[in-house]
Amino acid sequence: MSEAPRSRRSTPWPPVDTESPAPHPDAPRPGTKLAVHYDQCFGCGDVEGGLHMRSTMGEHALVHSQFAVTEAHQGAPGLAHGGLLACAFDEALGSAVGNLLRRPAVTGKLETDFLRPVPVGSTLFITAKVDGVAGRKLYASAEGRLGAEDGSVAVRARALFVEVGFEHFTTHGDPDALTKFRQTPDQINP
Ligand SMILES: CCCCC/C=C\C/C=C\C/C=C\C/C=C\CCCC(=O)SCCNC(=O)CCNC(=O)[C@H](O)C(C)(C)COP(=O)(O)OP(=O)(O)OC[C@H]1O[C@@H](n2cnc3c(N)ncnc32)[C@H](O)[C@@H]1OP(=O)(O)O
Repeated sequence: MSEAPRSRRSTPWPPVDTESPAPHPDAPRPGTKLAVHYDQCFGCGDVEGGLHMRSTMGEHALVHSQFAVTEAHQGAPGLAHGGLLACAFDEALGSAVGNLLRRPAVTGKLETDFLRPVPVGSTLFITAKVDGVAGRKLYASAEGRLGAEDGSVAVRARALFVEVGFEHFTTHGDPDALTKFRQTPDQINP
């Protein structure tokens, strides 16, 4: 297979002027295995058919996540579903934003470039970083490599997260959201 294009993007990133993301003083140290943020999360929780992703804080404010693609994640025969790949990147990007900045945020916009097929049985090694901050707008990007940290780039993604108050989750989701976040072992306390 020929090399995937380095980039298919034409718009600048971040799309607005931003400040450099200053990691929170309590951001996990490099090498820390990151906590599940909610045990019913489809991305990282212990959910049947979920993605069961695990993430680790790396050097240089990078967050490393792995997504092991199983038969439960197929779109075409033998290949990962693109929507689930997008989900994996939402999780990896959200983990970078949440853990580095420790600011509660939701995904406002998520873009994905699918550059190579991702087969069942493969593991996608995703590296995510926060690119810039503009008030409540938090910009992050990631790339996913096949089979190893230095494998071929199969997927790239970038996202805008918007900072919200914790009442976002209780008002729009579950009134007991804060209790449920806290009940998740090791999660960062809201
Ligand atoms: C889940 C996290 C729990 C928190 C725990 C905290 C720490 C835990 C640590 C780690 C966490 C680890 C992992 C997390 C992993 C995964 C996370 C999954 C995340 C999700 O799965 S999350 C679900 C999907 N997500 C939604 O369910 C959002 C629905 N949505 C809304 O709730 C509103 O839409 C909202 C709040 C986004 C904005 O609403 P709003 O009224 O507050 O603010 P407003 O509209 O003014 O936007 C403010 C500025 O963002 C610009 N802006 C907004 N959207 C834009 C877009 N699409 N494109 C371009 N710009 C956009 C505006 O243009 C404006 O820009 P400006 O200020 O310059 O005018």
